Amino acid sequence: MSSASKGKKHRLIKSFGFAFTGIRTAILSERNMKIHLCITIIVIFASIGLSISMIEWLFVILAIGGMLSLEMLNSAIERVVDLVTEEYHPLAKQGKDIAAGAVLIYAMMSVMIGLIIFLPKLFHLFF
Ligand SMILES: Nc1ncnc2c1ncn2[C@@H]1O[C@H](COP(=O)(O)OP(=O)(O)OP(=O)(O)O)[C@@H](O)[C@H]1O
Repeated sequence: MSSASKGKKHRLIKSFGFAFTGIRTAILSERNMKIHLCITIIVIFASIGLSISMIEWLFVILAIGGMLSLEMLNSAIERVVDLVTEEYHPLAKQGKDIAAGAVLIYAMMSVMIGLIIFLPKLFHLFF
């Protein structure tokens, strides 16, 4: 292997390392991430327990993955805004509020997906 491609591989491994550090930091420092992870575990167990279909799994995976990723992006935006200014600034407020709004939209979509998939199954189970 040439030293150029060795260097590229090393950089790639380092980037993965940074990404995993980011995930770890978000989980350890963000309360919302801990809540999302708890919900994720419950949803995965419910999905297995209720034997959801392949297509339903795809939607569940999209909802979970999208939610966790978006929550992390929101946290990243909050940190960058705090880095730029600790003073009150209307643009800082807009930046944080818009990012929070994006999370809220995806969370509502995820809840809708969850209701569509799980409600009929739970109804069948109990009635
Ligand atoms: N520098 C600032 N200038 C103006 N408004 C700000 C600023 N920092 C925060 N805010 C406002 O205060 C709200 C709360 O900010 P904060 O940084 O505590 O985020 P949060 O939404 O509470 O985050 P968390 O997810 O950590 O609970 C923001 O959504 C924004 O409306």
